Amino acid sequence: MCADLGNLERDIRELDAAGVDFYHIDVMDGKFAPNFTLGPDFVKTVRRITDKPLDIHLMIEEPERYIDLFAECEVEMISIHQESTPNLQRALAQIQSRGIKAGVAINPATSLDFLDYVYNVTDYVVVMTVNPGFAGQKFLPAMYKKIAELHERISTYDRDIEIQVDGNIGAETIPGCKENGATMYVLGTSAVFNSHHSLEENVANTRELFK
Ligand SMILES: O=C(CO)[C@@H](O)[C@H](O)COP(=O)(O)O
Repeated sequence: MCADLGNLERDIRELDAAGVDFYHIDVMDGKFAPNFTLGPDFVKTVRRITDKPLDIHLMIEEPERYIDLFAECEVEMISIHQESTPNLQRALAQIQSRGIKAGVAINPATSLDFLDYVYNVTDYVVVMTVNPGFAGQKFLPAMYKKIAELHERISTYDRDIEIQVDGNIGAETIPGCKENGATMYVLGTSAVFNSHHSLEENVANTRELFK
């Protein structure tokens, strides 16, 4: 959502060359999240441009109705919000049944306890470190403790579950997220999409934080 949508192919080609690991695509319906963003046709456009893994973040109500629609876009990852469906276990299993990694996203106010019975159908947990909806928000410091607690809880499982952090992830917040166990970082305006440096320079500078 933070790319220059009027120069999408240019941005993607520059990010590919800069060596990003995946593209996180924010889908919002104006109901679950107070904003509207990108849909399947946008995802197909990105798919046509890059071979990098596509990570679709469904910030929408009733996501189970749309999993197959996005699965048809040849994506590698789909996350849905715990808060968005009463059928979370079935929806995550539906994603995995398509051969796609299933992510469960939780808003800042949501307790980790809601995940207790779905780790067996979860490949990654998206810890929202801001409230869904808009770029440019401030990281909620209480999320560091949530990341650490999640890391401790999933470490008891006999399968790999990634911890993805999403929201104001940049030089000021990456060290704390890394220290507490995050393994995937969604980079928006805080780290990559800003006018201070080129996309390539911003990616390179962010990589330095992980060395
Ligand atoms: O989806 C969201 C917010 O809804 C996040 O992807 C980020 O908030 C965008 O990046 P930043 O501007 O926060 O760095």
